[in-house]
Amino acid sequence: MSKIIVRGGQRLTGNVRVSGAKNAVLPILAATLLASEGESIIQDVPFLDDVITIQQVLTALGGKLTYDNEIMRISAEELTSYEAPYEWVRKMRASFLVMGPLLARLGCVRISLPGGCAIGTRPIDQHLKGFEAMGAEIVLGQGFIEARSTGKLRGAKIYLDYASVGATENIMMAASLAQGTTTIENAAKEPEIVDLANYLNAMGAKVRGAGTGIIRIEGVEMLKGARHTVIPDRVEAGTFMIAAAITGGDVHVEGAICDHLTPVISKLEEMGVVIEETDNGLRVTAPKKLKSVDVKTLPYPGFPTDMQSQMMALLLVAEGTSLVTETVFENRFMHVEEFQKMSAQIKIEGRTAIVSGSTALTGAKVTATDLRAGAALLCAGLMADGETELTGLHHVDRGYVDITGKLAALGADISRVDDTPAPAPIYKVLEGVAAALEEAEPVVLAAMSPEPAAKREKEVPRLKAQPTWA
Ligand SMILES: CC(=O)N[C@H]1[C@@H](OP(=O)(O)OP(=O)(O)OC[C@H]2O[C@@H](n3ccc(=O)[nH]c3=O)[C@H](O)[C@@H]2O)O[C@H](CO)[C@@H](O)[C@@H]1O
Ligand SMILES: C=C(OP(=O)(O)O)C(=O)O
Repeated sequence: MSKIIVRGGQRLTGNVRVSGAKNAVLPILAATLLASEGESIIQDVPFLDDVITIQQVLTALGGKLTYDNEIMRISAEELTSYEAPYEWVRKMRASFLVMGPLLARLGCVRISLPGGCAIGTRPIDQHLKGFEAMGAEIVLGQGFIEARSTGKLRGAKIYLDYASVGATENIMMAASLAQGTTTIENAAKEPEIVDLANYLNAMGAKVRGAGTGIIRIEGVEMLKGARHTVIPDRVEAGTFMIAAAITGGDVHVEGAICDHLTPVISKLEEMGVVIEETDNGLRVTAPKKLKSVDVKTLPYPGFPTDMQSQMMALLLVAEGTSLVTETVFENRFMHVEEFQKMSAQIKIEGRTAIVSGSTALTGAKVTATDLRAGAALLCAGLMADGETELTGLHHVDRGYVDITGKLAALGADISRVDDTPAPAPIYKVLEGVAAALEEAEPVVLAAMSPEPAAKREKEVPRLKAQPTWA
């Protein structure tokens, strides 16, 4: 089993470079499917397992890709399938973001239900509500969703019951090729939404208001590939800020954008951490003693749920008791049990964790229960007495580029032991699967349909380019 071993007690100092944002690059790569002409060149694409997964999805749909030196070139001129394969959608929830682009571009899509994951049930009702309002017919069955539209999608006024990041993105992408104007009310305001809107606009879309609660998208006839640089990952930046603070360190987080990190900066400052904006990032210096604070996760610009567990690690060593309330996901306290193995005293009452501070953390064998939990346990390990052994690295590899190497470069006593060799061989496996997919049988949309196959098949809009197997 692969593991990361960290021995606590080293003060972190130096410079760490933040990679491109996972949560920005995934929707942007999905959006490349909207371009019926030209190549997209996406820069600062982080080398993450999630990126490899979406790369496989795009390839299975007929996209032509190269990925080298953090630059991905994608041509989606000739799509060959309207089915997002189960093995990839199951692996990563964000694969579901290809639904909007495929529906808008091809008029039909078949995609497996992304399903719940450990942090919550994560329904997709708001995505589907948006597509239906735009005229799509949606059929659910046997773990799959099929959607189709007769002719183009139509612009609509869509009020989201919750400011869902994914639903806002999926609807924004679909609306870019719809007929007429779409208004998304109670839209998510995350920086990743703005980054996606910027890429769509570079492709020729007309998206206005991204970053506010009301987004207007005037549909256009067609979109072309475009060049775009992904924003730096605010969650990775925040994680290194916590790692610096927990060790009383002095770290420059290169690439971090202060505006994107306002709630994290504010809370750290309340605790006594000093944060200074620099020309190309921010500098974190921390005193030995920190004060407790209460934290409540909320949609942006509230405190991000993706920083909740890392913040909890820091609160464990602050003086006093802190309340951490999770309002975004209903099951995002699984790391509490792991922290308890490291001598933490935390009590959960409903959606609030009561965190006792001034903990003398002790090293232990712990498991990453989700991506951010893994990072949080590493942060705790940096301050723990003795050795902490973290497993469950498949979660961490989804969203952090070489976290072990980056922490080691800052002075942490940390190393990774891989059971199965890391990146290059994984590529080989994926290449094999991609080759197998190319050989795969064509999708029979009619199989899902309650109507006679012949009638249904006639209604399925034809792909612009015929599948290679046709
Ligand atoms: C790839 C990506 O960008 N992932 C991020 C995205 O996930 P994701 O886009 O899945 O998160 P959402 O904003 O959609 O989910 C937030 C809440 O809304 C609920 N909901 C969502 C959609 C829906 O149709 N119905 C519904 O009830 C979810 O169950 C959850 O409780 O935003 C989350 C919230 O900031 C982050 O934690 C994830 O890191
Ligand atoms: C929950 C997260 O990601 P995802 O939505 O991809 O599961 C995350 O990045 O912390």
